[in-house]
This record gives sequence, C-alpha cells and structure tokens, in this order.
Amino acid sequence: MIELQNISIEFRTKDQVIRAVDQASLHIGTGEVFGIVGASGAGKSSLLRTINLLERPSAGRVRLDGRDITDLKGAALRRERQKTGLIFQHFNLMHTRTVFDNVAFALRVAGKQAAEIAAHVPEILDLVGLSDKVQVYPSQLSGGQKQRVGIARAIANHPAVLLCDEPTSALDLETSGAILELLKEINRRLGITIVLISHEMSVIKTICDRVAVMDQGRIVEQGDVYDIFARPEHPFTRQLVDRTFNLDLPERLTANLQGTLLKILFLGERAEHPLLSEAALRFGISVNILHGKIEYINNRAIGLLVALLGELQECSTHAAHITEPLTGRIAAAVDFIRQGSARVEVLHA
Ligand SMILES: Nc1ncnc2c1ncn2[C@@H]1O[C@H](COP(=O)(O)OP(=O)(O)OP(=O)(O)O)[C@@H](O)[C@H]1O
Repeated sequence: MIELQNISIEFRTKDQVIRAVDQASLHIGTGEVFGIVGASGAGKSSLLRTINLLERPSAGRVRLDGRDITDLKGAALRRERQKTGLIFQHFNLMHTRTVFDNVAFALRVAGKQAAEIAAHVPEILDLVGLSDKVQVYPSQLSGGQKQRVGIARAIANHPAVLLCDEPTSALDLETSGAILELLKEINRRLGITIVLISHEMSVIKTICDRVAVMDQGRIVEQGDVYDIFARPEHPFTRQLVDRTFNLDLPERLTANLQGTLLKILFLGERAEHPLLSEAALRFGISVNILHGKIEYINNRAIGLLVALLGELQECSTHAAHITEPLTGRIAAAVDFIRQGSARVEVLHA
C-alpha cells in the first residue's frame, strides 16, 4: 500500500543543512494501523508528510498502491493526494465556519455537488459522534470534539490512507483514549489504512499493529508492536518501552536493599505460571514483589515484575533442611527464573 524507500529529507537554512530524515524505508500494508514513534525533532512529521508529498524527499522513492508518485506534480499529484486524509495535533479547523461547513469544505474542494454534500456531511458527522453539533462553531467545542471534526473532514472523501500527526497530544488522557478508539473503529469499519505519529509508546500500544522507531532522522527499529515491547533492541527503544512500563521504585525502597533485585519479563501464557513461588520453595529463599505490571498488547500479555530475592525471615518447614549458603541459593533461583521467563535483568545484587 505505502512504500517509502531510502527516504532522506534535507532542509537548507541560511547557514546549515539539516538532515531531518536519513535513509528511512518503510512498507505499510493495506488496512494496517502503523505507528511512527520518536522524540521531538526525530523526523516523524517530515517522514509522514512525504507519504502524500506535502514534503518532497531530497532522495528516495514514494510508492502508493504500487505506483511511484515521487515526481508527480500539478493535477496528477492533487489526484493522488485525494487518496490520503490528514489530521493534526492542533486540529487546524476554520474557526469562522460551522462544523458542517468545515467538513463540507473538503468535499467542495474535491468537486462534489451541493446535494451530495448536504446528504454526506451529516452521515460522516454521525460516524464520528457529532450529530448534535452540526451547526456549532469550533470555539464551542471541546478539544476531543474538535479532533472529531478534524477526523470527519479527513475521511469525508473516502481516502484509502489516514495520516495522523500527533492526533492526541493536545488532549487529556481520557479524551485521547476515546479518539484512539474512534480511529481504530474507522480503520475496522471503513478499512482505511492509518499511519500515526506520536512521541508516546502508550499511544502506539493502544492502537497500532506495527511501529517504526525513529531517532535522529533514522529508523532504528521496526516491527510488530508486541515484539518491540517484548524485545526492544535499540537502546532508544528500550528507553521508550521502560518509560511506558514505568517501573521505577521509590528511593526509600532502593536505599537499603538486602538481597538480589530482579526485573523479570514474562510473555504470553508464561505469565500465568507460579514461577516465583516455586523458586522460593525450591531454593528456600524469600521472594518479595516490589513492583509489577501486566500490559495487554493486541490481546497478548507482557508481564513485568520487580522482585527482591533474599533470606527467609524465619526457618520455614521447606527451608529447614537447606544447608547451602544464601548466595548459592539465590544464584540457582535466578537461573531457574531465567529458564522459566523471557528475560531477567539483575538490577542490584
Ligand atoms: N521547514 C523546515 N525547515 C528547517 N528545518 C526543519 C523544517 N521542518 C523540520 N525541520 C527540522 O527537521 C528536524 C525534524 O523535524 P520533524 O518536525 O520532522 O520532527 P518530529 O519528530 O516530527 O518532531 P516534533 O515531534 O517536535 O514535531 C528538526 O530538527 C526540525 O527542526
């Protein structure tokens, strides 16, 4: 559906050349929800805007539906652009026009007749949940409602692709969730391919099937969202994923740790096995869970636990016969946990 091949984008200012995107390649399939994530200035917007050639690449090719559109101009380019809709972080609505007119404008530009526009706009506004706001002005709408108008306008001409530039960054958490839900529904019901950029992994995990991670103009990693969360390889991706899981411990807990502190990753069904209690019994140690979280990404579980392995406070019946020193038992327990989980990181020994 969308193929970006070795895209580089350079901006020339008076005294320097900024390479915003550096040899980025992507392939996005029909009907996918594809995310591009990265810090501010990573090159996400520039790359997104090459898909409909709002930004022309300095090098590389853009293919839409198998057709190379990189060199298109004028009417041919405008026709190709009709296949894409675009929504923005700050909605970009016309404030002196009603909700109806904001959406109608997109249809008028595409050459639709008044009768068709009059019939179609209410349908689209119904789809995005704004049937009761048809004659209202944008200033009378909440942020979430404004973005719904932005979405209605973007899908009015039945595009094959919806490009979303940080669509929820200006919204609170709850509204953001509702907008992502609406985008997902549009993807499912209308089969529109969605490309969404965000600086938050939490947005990506809520809606995307696959993701590309950008750092300083380069795509450093891409793949299935679940796999990227489960096994982030690039240090920048790891940082993003860690921030999403947010497993930081309060200083009070880390100041006087007695024992071995582990961060344990469980994937899928393995998260359901009683691995830690088995380790405790087998090796006669205490296992104290200090932090933990299970995330479900595309209905598959990723569990992360921070656990402290240490000496049992009292001699339990299970441990009474254990004579091996604590360090040996903990080392054996770490091995045992390592075998039964996806990854173990020793945070403190
Ligand atoms: N028109 C322009 N002229 C000069 N430099 C630009 C232009 N547009 C973008 N840049 C620069 O290119 C780099 C990438 O910008 P871009 O907006 O694509 O990144 P981004 O990841 O989308 O960032 P943000 O999340 O802050 O929008 C930045 O260093 C930016 O300053």
